[in-house]
Amino acid sequence: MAKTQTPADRIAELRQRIDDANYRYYVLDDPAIPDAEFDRLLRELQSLEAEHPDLVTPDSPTQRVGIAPSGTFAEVRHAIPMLSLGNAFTDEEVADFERRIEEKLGRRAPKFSVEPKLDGLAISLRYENGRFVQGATRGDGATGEDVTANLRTIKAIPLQLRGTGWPAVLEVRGEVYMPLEAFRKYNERAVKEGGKVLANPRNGAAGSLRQLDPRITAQRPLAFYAYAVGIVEGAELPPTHSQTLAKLREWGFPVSALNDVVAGAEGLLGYYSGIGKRRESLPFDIDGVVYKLDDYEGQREMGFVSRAPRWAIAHKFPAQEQSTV
Ligand SMILES: NC(=O)n1nc(-c2ccco2)nc1N
Repeated sequence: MAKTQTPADRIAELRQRIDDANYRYYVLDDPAIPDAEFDRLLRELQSLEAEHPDLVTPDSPTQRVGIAPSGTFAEVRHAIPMLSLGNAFTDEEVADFERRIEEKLGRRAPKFSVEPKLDGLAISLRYENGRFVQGATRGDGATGEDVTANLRTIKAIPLQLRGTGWPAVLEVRGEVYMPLEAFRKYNERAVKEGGKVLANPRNGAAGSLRQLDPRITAQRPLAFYAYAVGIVEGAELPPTHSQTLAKLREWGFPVSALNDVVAGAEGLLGYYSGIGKRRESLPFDIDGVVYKLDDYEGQREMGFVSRAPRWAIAHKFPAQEQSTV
């Protein structure tokens, strides 16, 4: 600690440097400092906070791993239901999807936000005044389980939003997943040390997130990508989904660099085949791609069929042989 710096100043500086390191590592995929330096900063912060417990706040990076388990998960109602997407399996079904939108909106070749379809666990994160306050699983789309304590342990999920202009209440939806390399390393160690071997990355993510004890979740290599918003109160979002995703990245959420914006059925199918060619080399499991009409006005006009939107579908790949142990 510099001579002139008070403990409070040093704590604030350490938090800023740790949050910046997390943002660069998980959001910009451009690490600034080596892991050893990151761990040193965190250790210094932990010992300073131990000396000054009155200076600890919930958004401190030291507060990610929670206390002992509660016993069960509380229920959380999703005020805006978490959608289930209709599926397309053939190019014709994609062409039909796109044509229905052209006809209903009276537009030629509308713009779509296109995204890889991560094969993990869908969750919803609630932020109030920029601070992470609650997180829940999708459940049946209307009601999920409160897994806030477990989500706090995932360093890719910001405890405090960055930047400016975020709404007073913001709900972000996305996928918790287990990167393939981290999955393999985890299992190698588990086999060596007699720990729990995970069957596949998807079950690994689901099982880790539904642990009653956050200290177990904290030991699992989980990651997160944001791909939608739910409740928004106190600020206007941009008029399109892709611009909203750019805002989420600014505010500290990882958003897939594989996302794109394309036009018409040709653009959709071009994206699908492009991702299909890269699928085997991606660092995470996907089971398709997702096409979303990009402008929110058009989404509102298209509406939903029961819980599935008319403005979005998943285009699935043939089943891939599962990553085995
Ligand atoms: N699983 C996945 O990667 N998803 N899921 C959606 C989705 C589901 C409902 C609305 O959007 N979007 C993406 N990229």
